[in-house]
Amino acid sequence: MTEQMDIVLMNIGQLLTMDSQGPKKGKAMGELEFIEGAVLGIKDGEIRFVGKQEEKKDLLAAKIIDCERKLVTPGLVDPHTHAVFGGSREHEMALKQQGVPYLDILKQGGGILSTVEATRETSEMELFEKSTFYLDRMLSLGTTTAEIKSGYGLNEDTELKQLRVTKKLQQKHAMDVVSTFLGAHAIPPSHRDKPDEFLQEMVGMFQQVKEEQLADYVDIFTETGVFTVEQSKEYLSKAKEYGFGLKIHADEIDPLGGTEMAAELGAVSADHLVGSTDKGIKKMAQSGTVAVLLPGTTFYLGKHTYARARKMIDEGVIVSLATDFNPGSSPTENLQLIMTIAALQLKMSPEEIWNAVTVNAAHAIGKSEEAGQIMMGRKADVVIWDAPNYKYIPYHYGVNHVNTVIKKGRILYQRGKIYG
Ligand SMILES: N=CN[C@@H](CCC(=O)O)C(=O)O
Ligand SMILES: [Zn+2]
Repeated sequence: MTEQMDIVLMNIGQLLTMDSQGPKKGKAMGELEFIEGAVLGIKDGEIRFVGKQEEKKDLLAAKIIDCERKLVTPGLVDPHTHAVFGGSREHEMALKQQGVPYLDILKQGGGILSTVEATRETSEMELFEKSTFYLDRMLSLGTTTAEIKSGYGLNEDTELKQLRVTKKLQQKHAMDVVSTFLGAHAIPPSHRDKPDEFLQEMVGMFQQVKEEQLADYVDIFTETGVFTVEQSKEYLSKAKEYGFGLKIHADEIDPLGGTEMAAELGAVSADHLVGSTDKGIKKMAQSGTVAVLLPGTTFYLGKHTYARARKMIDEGVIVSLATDFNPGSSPTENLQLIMTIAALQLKMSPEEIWNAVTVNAAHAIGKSEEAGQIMMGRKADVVIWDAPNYKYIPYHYGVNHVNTVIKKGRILYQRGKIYG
């Protein structure tokens, strides 16, 4: 019997389905589910057929795309970004070149704090337009779901402004967006000697953030000169009481014990983890807290010690990857580039990398049921790549390999033509 679809992708070289029950860990992270010579049927924004070419010769569609044996995958999931911010920080490049450490720039009122100033001065409308531009770019690079954190307000007005921009993006942008409240991102100059008072103010926002459904997660930057493990524990415990999921910027620069804390609190994810101890890694494996690794940040901060992804995978931690897109420590929307850095610096295999940017990344932001897999009945978030196989993406670096992005069954991006 013939079946009518809206779009059929035929002649797919490799179709990564990422079929799995739950996130991947341990040995399973090195295994990838894919179909060679596949066909994919999309109707009403959903995946309606996944299978071998020869199984289904009778699919009819308004649009048939010949994939010419290219790679087709689920849309990428970016589980850690700071994509709503004012200004930019290109002036910090010279400081970086002089070797001024990231935390010193922050201590001198620069870094995060200079973006806070710019974000406070930028209107909600302007922030929305700026972030729309960044999300459009992410989409063109193959990302169809992303998390966005606040944290460049550090006062009630601007934190709410950022969160409202994110909510508007959730409503208006084609991309699926998950919102995280990161009011505890730095200590503002107004509270330099009163960090506890500042945290109390941020706790004071929990009720409103919850009621207006402005965020699903609460995050904190646990770091030397920012918030201690004790302060973070107290803050996150309160967030938990309000029903927020927990995320933590943990052990990015100094190994303070944020990894252990994340596991103990049952955080959904702990992010960065460059300085995680053996004990912390073991605890993460036991708790099921996802490690969101951000190797683009380590690269961009000019550091040579990266998160111990191999150890984490061997110990059974659920490992995922993100851009950490932000104006200071990782100004890139490009997850493809992160995949290359993960291969070269984290020594992750291509299979592990693909699991990390799809199924595991979706799990890190509570989207396991919706994103990161190509399965019957799922939303049709699909990328056609100008690549012969999945190993090619981390290998050929620094360019955009995306040919076509389909989001919820709609073609939203196609590689542009050059008229010569
Ligand atoms: N480390 C803390 N926060 C961000 C950086 C923010 C910034 O530098 O503006 C991060 O995840 O890397
Ligand atoms: Zn971050």
